[in-house]
Amino acid sequence: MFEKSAWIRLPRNVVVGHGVIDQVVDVIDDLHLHGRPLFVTSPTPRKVAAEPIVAAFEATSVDPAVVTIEKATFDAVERVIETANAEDVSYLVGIGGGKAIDIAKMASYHLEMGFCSVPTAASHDGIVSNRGSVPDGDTRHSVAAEPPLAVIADTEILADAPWELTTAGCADIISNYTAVMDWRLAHRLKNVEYSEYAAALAEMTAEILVDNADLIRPGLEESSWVVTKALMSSGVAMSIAGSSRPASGAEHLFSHQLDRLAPGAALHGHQVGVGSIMTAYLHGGERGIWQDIRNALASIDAPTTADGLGIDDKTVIESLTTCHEIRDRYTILGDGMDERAAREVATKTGVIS
Ligand SMILES: NC(=O)C1=CN([C@@H]2O[C@H](COP(=O)(O)OP(=O)(O)OC[C@H]3O[C@@H](n4cnc5c(N)ncnc54)[C@H](O)[C@@H]3O)[C@@H](O)[C@H]2O)C=CC1
Ligand SMILES: O=C(CO)COP(=O)(O)O
Ligand SMILES: [Zn+2]
Repeated sequence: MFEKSAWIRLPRNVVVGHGVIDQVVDVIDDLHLHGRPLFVTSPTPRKVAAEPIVAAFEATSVDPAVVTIEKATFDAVERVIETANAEDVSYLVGIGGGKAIDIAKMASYHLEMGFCSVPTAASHDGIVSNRGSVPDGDTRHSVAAEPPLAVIADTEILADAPWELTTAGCADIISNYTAVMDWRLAHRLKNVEYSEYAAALAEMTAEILVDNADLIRPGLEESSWVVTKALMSSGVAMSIAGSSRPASGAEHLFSHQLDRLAPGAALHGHQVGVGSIMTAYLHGGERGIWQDIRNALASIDAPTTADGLGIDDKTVIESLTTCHEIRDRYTILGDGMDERAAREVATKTGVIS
């Protein structure tokens, strides 16, 4: 008897383009969300986007509550939940980079409230996903979170954001190649649940981005358009899979461990990109696709070396040899890399010299 079932939650309104921040009130109205919103943001996105959105709501006699977070932690989620209860809000809007959006979608899930996503940087593929990613001591959780009812991505704001945020978003998508390799491996070896559609979508998204790399240039608003669509498509792959597997494999473990060993040194997307070069090598050896990944990253100005990340060689090796412990996710790293093997892959791929 066939007993499988799936519940895929996707956004209802996706509004992308020049100046669409002016349409946030209309988009919310279209969703029939009523009452007071809570905006979850961080310091720069607050100035860039949250304040104009507050003004737009105030013009309609709605008085939004605002909470500013500095870090993606469970404490921050707790603080947002407390604010939501104290301020008697009806729905949440995440305005900012990956951290603000993650905190907002996790708090919304807990509060059982609607959530909308307003990215201010094309830096990560959590814009539409139904997952939140939070470090917790020695480990890192990928937790169920509320997917957005609407995404409002203003390409003018995204194009004005520092260029490295966009290249980080590109690298987060390019890393789908190795994430999917790890997922297939885990499916074959460990019978991990696998979705051919989600895997194909994640890979195709990376493919289209790499094919359009010529369009991705600083100061070009069209770049934000191309990258944002890819980030959304990658997030949809995660929502279809019901896990971050299509977009997160060993290269993400490597990055999560770097976040612990060298906090704040480099952007999430840049770290996973460098990780992806090395894990592609582990999957395919000399004749694998690691050079294609490295060239794709280089072509959009993303770092390809430890130096480019601003992280020393020793930390890279430590991360490679310990990151399998971060979470229970089977990847090409198996039960961990030997230090000499780690040094060899990092040297052969030019990540360290
Ligand atoms: N839930 C999911 O599926 C996913 C979650 N993530 C998570 O997202 C986080 C990484 O996201 P990021 O955006 O790289 O980090 P982030 O949220 O820390 O943003 C990076 C920096 O960019 C600044 N920023 C954002 N918009 C700006 C603008 N318009 N102008 C100037 N500065 C601006 C932020 O204030 C911050 O200082 C990680 O915690 C990662 O785990 C990443 C991918 C998927
Ligand atoms: O960053 C992500 C996908 O790009 C989310 O992955 P994690 O589940 O590893 O946090
Ligand atoms: Zn990522």
